[in-house]
Amino acid sequence: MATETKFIIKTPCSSANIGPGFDVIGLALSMYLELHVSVDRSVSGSSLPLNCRITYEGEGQDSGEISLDPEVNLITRVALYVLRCHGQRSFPPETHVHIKNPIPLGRGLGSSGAAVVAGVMLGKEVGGLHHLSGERLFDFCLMIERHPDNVGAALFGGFVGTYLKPLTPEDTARVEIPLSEVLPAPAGGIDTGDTPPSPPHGIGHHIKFPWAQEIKAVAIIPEFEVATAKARAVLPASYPRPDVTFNLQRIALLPVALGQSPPDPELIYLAMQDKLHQPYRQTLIPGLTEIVESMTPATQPGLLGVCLSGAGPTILALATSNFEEIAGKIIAKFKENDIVCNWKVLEPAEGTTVTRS
Ligand SMILES: Nc1ncnc2c1ncn2[C@@H]1O[C@H](COP(=O)(O)OP(=O)(O)O)[C@@H](O)[C@H]1O
Ligand SMILES: N[C@@H](CCOP(=O)(O)O)C(=O)O
Repeated sequence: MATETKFIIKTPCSSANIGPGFDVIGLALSMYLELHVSVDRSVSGSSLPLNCRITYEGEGQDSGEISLDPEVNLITRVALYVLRCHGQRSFPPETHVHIKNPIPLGRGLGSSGAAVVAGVMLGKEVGGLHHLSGERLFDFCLMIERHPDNVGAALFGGFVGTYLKPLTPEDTARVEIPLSEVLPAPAGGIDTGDTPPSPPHGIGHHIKFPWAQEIKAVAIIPEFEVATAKARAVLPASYPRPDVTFNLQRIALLPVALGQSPPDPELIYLAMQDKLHQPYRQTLIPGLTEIVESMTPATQPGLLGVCLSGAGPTILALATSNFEEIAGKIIAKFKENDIVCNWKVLEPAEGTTVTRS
């Protein structure tokens, strides 16, 4: 019997909100986090911490932002959470996880959502937890990243609407458990033996929307990071009723507008307007309001609409043609604020896959 197993987990990046769908809508896009995993069960008495060795290539490789300690790295910490909820204290001996990550960190393209989804899938695969359904994996993801839009898109793929089920007061309390108890802080290699809180069943749900195949996503990615936590901290605790109504009116249009072929630029532009998060995030992203207000289908052929991608600072322009020209105009506007950008044309992507070799 073969003692070494190898597999690859592939998880897409994602753009959340798409304008008015704050914490609701997510779009999986064609840039992928990959975990190349091997488990060699012939090794007995592994000296590796938690039986796991991590190697990393990609974004943040030289900055040291991504830890190679399995107790600290977000992906392996999440996998350990899944394993420990199922009575397994560590990885099987000997596990090697090679992470290939082209998703820029802290830019609003769901790098942490992809890491959480890939980590949950890693826990399932190395733990032999084949009974865990996609919906159950979503529960585990939501115990860690609590807004469902990025993880829903990264797990299930495509253009999705996500929503949370009303829970019993007891289950609500479990979902609100501080993250430090779900993912305990590294204990310096000491296993406390505690079993973390398992997620309640059926926390989150998703629905797939159609996407017109002519529509591509141009991501304009500034060379600075905005941590999602920081971009959530600038949002108000309550909103004026007209602003809420404004977003509700647009969210009712958005999935229909983006599914129609041929796309209607005027309708999509209107449907992508937001008053609940973008205006507040302008304080962290110089030029944001000007970019969103100045780029319209009337003045820019091929453009359908512009929004902040997730919590930013990336700008997402949906378009059918003239991608380079559209990106160039947005890059020029950022440049007025001394901000340098990269850009990419992305397409809707399928969700997380596991391929065995
Ligand atoms: N592939 C990865 N491996 C480990 N940690 C990651 C990975 N991708 C993202 N992270 C963690 O997530 C953080 C970025 O998360 P966040 O602020 O939510 O931004 P984003 O918009 O990119 O999701 C990174 O600083 C890092 O700590
Ligand atoms: N709905 C969330 C989405 C955050 O996405 P990210 O890619 O920036 O992590 C929000 O707007 O805060």
